[in-house]
Amino acid sequence: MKLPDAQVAVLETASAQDAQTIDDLADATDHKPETITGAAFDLEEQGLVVVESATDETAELTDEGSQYLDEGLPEVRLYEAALDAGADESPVQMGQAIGQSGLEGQEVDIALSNYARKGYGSIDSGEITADADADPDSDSEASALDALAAGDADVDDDDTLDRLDSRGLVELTERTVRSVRLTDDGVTALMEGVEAAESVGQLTPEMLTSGEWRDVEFSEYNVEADAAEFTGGKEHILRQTANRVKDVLVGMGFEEMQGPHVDADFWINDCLFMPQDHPARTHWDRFAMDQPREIDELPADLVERVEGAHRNGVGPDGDGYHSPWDEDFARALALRGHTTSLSTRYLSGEQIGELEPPQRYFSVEKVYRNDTLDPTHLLEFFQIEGWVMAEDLSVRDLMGTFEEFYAQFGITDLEYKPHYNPYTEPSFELFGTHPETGELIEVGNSGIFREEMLAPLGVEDADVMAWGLSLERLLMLIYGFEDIRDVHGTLCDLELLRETEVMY
Ligand SMILES: N[C@@H](Cc1ccccc1)C(=O)O
Repeated sequence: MKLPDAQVAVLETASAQDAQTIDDLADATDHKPETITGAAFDLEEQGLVVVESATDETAELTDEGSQYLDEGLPEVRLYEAALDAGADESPVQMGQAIGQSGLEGQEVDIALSNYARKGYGSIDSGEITADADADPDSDSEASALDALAAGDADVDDDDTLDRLDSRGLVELTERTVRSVRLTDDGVTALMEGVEAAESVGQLTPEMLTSGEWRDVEFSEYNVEADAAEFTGGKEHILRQTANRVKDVLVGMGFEEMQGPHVDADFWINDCLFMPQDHPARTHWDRFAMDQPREIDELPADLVERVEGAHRNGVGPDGDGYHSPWDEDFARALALRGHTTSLSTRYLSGEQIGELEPPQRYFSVEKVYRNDTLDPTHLLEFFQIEGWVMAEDLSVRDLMGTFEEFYAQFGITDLEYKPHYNPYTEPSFELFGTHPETGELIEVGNSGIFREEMLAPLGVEDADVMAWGLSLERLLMLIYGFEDIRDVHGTLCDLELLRETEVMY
């Protein structure tokens, strides 16, 4: 009988009496485990071997487990302290026993919640007793920790292991272990003689013309074979989604804006009709630049028009802020808190010259805010900025654009809330439903730019609707994770990043 090389090796090495694991066979034959697995399944299909699967559970101590290994389980420490305090004779004040045990913080709760369960004594109305017959040396959890630390990884006592697992003191991993045994047919085949046939993975034109295909053994695909896991580099899902957003917007007829991360407050705020005494413009919220402190160039006529709008408003009935406006303040440099600074640069004609309606522009770029870190806020995030300049735009155009955009990501349940921005009227916040928690989360802010902003920029005969959406929040709606810090930063969840499927 002719068989592929690896199958011959498995047949010759396997035995009819003792099952051998894939790893043993791999060692003995000098083949890779995945090759042996494939060969074993092929042989099983021919009835020459049986492949048995078993689950092997290994346990490893967590940091907390190792800590208790050194210091003793908190409940045992409490028991010993209680004994020392004489709690086996008569009840002792809790505070005294805890003080003596040296337990601190969470350890105290842990000790208390395990103390009575394990029969070390009782806790009642602030007093603790210790059962003189209890024996910490026969604490099965403590012994299991010792055994694991001593390298005895196969602990049989499942209940104890499960407890340690639920206490977070060990981490259990399950692995499928396959082993191979010869069948009677396998033994017969061996006795009749097997030899290695070169196995061929792919049929070539040469084989067809030469007729060689008649003599070769073709290897079969085995989609069940265990394969090595590769965790090679891959594009980060945030970057992937950013690119996907760009493709979608380009598909909707938008062009991409580019501009500086560090910009003058003029472009970031003043051009947006943000009064200079607006709370968001204080040093608490912005990351100001120390060096250089100011922008060199600002277009003088634009500065004059923007100052005019701030002081006097726009049009015959216009009314300004009547608050101070200072050019030095406008020149100060900071990390942009939104990419609407790019929109002001483009709308003013500063970036690529005067633009005639209709126009559509976007950017997917980083912005920086001095927020408090929490599950939905980081100090920097990606904003999906965009605007459309056309005649007679209405809120319906704005909503329609959002519906179309978000639908490309499977999000069809947007909700809107009226909002206030100094530069838009009307303004709306957008919300989507988190697929896991069902909570409404804010995904963006939008509106129609008001005259006080557009007139100084020189946009006179068209409307401009605009938005700033969060890329990270979009990611949360698409992938369902709950903490932004899982995705980037030092706490990121590598497993999530590795395993999240690419969606397109
Ligand atoms: N700049 C706003 C987003 C926005 C852009 C354009 C118009 C309206 C709102 C923000 O960062 O929240």
